[in-house]
Amino acid sequence: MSERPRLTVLSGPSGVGKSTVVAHMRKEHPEVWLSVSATTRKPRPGEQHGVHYFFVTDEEMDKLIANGELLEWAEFAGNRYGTPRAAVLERLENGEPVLLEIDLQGARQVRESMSDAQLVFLAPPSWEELVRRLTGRGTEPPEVIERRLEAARTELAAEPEFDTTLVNTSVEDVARELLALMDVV
Ligand SMILES: Nc1nc2c(ncn2[C@@H]2O[C@H](COP(=O)(O)OP(=O)(O)O)[C@@H](O)[C@H]2O)c(=O)[nH]1
Ligand SMILES: Nc1ncnc2c1ncn2[C@@H]1O[C@H](COP(=O)(O)OP(=O)(O)O)[C@@H](O)[C@H]1O
Repeated sequence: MSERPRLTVLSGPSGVGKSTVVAHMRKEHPEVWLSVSATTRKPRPGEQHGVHYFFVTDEEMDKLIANGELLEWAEFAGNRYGTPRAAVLERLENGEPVLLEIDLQGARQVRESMSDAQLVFLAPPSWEELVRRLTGRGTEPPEVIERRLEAARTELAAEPEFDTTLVNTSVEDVARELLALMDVV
């Protein structure tokens, strides 16, 4: 491991497999610290407060933003999401490998505020496969899927802004590549 791990940002369109890859990676390497974001989105079945997200009200999100408590934040498909700043900085100070799973707008903000962060883009093998995964997950109604696919077109076009692209064909392969990029293995 290098002496000071860099902050790593993983972005990519909704449904590409970010959560799946990260969960796979952390099963074997729990030392990779994943930031838990605050969101105004409602929990999906099985999602736990403080584990998957901190589920907050609009008013609570307003306060987090006003008090400067977020490292970055963005509105995505009708909900707001943000990264609590203090926990990230603390983990980096401790020398732990830190991962953020955030959208394109958030990745751009991190690039501005933390110039040594590495930005990783997770791409689908094809547009058709992305649609299949997002639809197949079965967690969103059709109009929300539409909105996310619209955002996906913008996100895919921004791929050249990232330091590295990983194509999510095999979860195992991508997890291994991400660990290597983070100097964990
Ligand atoms: N900017 C920003 N984006 C976030 C944050 N947390 C999650 N996101 C992104 O918000 C988008 C929607 O997340 P979510 O509703 O969980 O849907 P999913 O990624 O399709 O499972 C995804 O692109 C996430 O990476 C955050 O703290 N900041
Ligand atoms: N490499 C892969 N091959 C096939 N299906 C995958 C792959 N990675 C993820 N998936 C599936 O795609 C869907 C979306 O994955 P998810 O991790 O929820 O995406 P994201 O977090 O990027 O929104 C899930 O049903 C997941 O099981």
